[in-house]
Amino acid sequence: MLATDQEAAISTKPQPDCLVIIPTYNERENAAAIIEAVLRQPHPMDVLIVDDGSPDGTAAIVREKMAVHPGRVHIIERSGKLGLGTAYLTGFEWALGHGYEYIFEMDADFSHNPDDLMRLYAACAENGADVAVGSRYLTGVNVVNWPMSRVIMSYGASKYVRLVTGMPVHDTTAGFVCYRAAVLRHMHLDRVRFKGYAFQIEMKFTAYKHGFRIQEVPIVFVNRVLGTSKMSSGIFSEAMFGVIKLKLYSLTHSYEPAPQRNDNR
Ligand SMILES: Nc1nc2c(ncn2[C@@H]2O[C@H](COP(=O)(O)OP(=O)(O)O[C@H]3O[C@H](CO)[C@@H](O)[C@H](O)[C@@H]3O)[C@@H](O)[C@H]2O)c(=O)[nH]1
Repeated sequence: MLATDQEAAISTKPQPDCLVIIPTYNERENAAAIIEAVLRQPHPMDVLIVDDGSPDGTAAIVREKMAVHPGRVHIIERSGKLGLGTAYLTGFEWALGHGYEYIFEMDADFSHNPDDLMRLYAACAENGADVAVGSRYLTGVNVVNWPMSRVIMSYGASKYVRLVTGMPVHDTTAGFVCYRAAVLRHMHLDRVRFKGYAFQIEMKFTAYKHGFRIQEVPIVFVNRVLGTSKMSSGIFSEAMFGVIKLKLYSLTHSYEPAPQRNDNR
């Protein structure tokens, strides 16, 4: 096939309705494999990597995959480590601008099994959820290979957030999520204030306060095998104090109700 024929074939193929956003910071060991794993899903899904100038050359690996899968893999390169939350916000804006209907968050390191993407998709596309959360704590504690201290911290944090906010979600800090585009369009993303894992809490709490339907899908979270976690004590304390700020804010502000859906799902 000539290059021009190839380009024509690509441009006439309909764009998938799903986009998986993967933030990366020093994920060279995982980047190529996680992209391939998303593209292998039975329902077509595109990938957007938001890389924060990873010194380990993650972006170069992503660009190789972009050449192999033209039009299916995208990258936004930022100049430095600006945090998980702003990486997703940048990705959400891009996704909305490009017309995707189902927009996913997923880690790069295989802690989230890419084969579970289809279960999150089904929760939104078939079972009526506006937000589907891959949940470690819906049925007990489904975390493999984390040190006990990290399990206790994460589980305790989720319980604490639930208690303070009253939000009926078991895994409030989960980073494996599918949003319908309508949720992100409705949520005033310019007002999201947290950068680290508190961002995950803020997104779920705000969606809940707007009245969107949040459904948890049980998953097993497996600690990464390659690369290192970027969790820090600063990120942890932002989450702990941030929850109180979120709750206080919610007591003095109103949340515009989610628009009615008329698709009967
Ligand atoms: N672009 C960008 N990506 C980042 C940054 N910090 C982390 N990431 C990327 O965000 C993903 C998650 O980061 P990890 O450092 O692997 O997270 P974790 O410690 O395993 O945390 C897990 O638990 C958290 C709390 O429960 C979850 O909120 C989080 O999503 C994740 O599942 C990875 O793909 C990582 O490369 C950043 O500043 N910028």
